[in-house]
Amino acid sequence: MNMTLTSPQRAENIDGKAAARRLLAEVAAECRAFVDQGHHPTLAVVLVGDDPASQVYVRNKLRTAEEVGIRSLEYRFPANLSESELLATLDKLNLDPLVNGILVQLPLPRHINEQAILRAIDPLKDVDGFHPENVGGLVHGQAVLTPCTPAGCLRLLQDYCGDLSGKHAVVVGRSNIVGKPMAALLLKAHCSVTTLHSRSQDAAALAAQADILIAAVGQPEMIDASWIKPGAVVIDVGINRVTRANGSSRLVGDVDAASVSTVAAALTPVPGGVGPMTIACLMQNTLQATRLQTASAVLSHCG
Ligand SMILES: Nc1nc(=O)c2c([nH]1)NC[C@@H]1CN(c3ccc(C(=O)N[C@@H](CCC(=O)O)C(=O)O)cc3)C=[N+]21
Ligand SMILES: [Mg+2]
Repeated sequence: MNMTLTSPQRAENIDGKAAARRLLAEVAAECRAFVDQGHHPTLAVVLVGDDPASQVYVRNKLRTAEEVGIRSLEYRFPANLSESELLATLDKLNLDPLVNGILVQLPLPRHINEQAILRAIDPLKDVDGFHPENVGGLVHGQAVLTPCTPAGCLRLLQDYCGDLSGKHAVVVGRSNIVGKPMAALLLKAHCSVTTLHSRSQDAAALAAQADILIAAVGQPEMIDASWIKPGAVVIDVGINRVTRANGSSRLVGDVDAASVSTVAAALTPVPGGVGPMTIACLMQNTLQATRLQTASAVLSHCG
């Protein structure tokens, strides 16, 4: 019996960096148009405390804003900032006509109520799309500001798969900032959607029926080939820093890439996949917020 040992199929790499560059080029062009009309899109980023990962992400956001021509304002506060002081800062930013987007980097120190802070941001300036009004609008299929990571994942899927109508997508993870809005966006793209609790008994068996799997569970390398239908497209939202035996640390996703890439048709790398798209979609949201505000300013001016 001749056993032709074919090398296991390698999943195609879905290049988030290249996709982000394409989106950022569109954003930069639109930003120039706003500046030519005399309005400089402006993003305010608020960071409370000194969480190292948050410092990296905020630095990426501010650097990318500068690259595309968005003016960024950075507000850094010590971890002992009171909730009322943070609310007072948000009131000022909400009322400032020169500020178009407001982002409060999560997580916040435990003594601050995150929901109260997110609800205090003007929904029209909520470039994270976390405000309940924007979440409700998303579920109702309205054109509202949408969370950056799910929006980035959807864009990667549409770039790779084209029309998603009728595809079966599984979302592993139910967080407010990824899992839940991801499911809403996939429904809006006419997918059949299964949202899985990662620890439910038959999670892997259910996941292995899907054409698309989104891993957003926050467990390093948990999703292996047993969760994947051969030929499925896998989007890895995970961003876990793990330490090697020799003490050095590396970034891994929620997907066991070595295992999954022998069965999946395509997979996003970590880093270099969803992360850059998250940042690019934040820039796109800042322009969308600018568009919404300049449009409503014109309407109110016309009376
Ligand atoms: N209000 C708020 N909005 C957020 O959107 C938000 C947040 N808080 N808190 C944390 C999560 C996480 N997040 C990432 C952003 C960029 C990368 C990113 O640039 N990742 C790079 C690697 C960066 C690195 O080297 O660590 C990559 O995957 O290629 C990752 C994760 C946004 N988040
Ligand atoms: Mg495993």
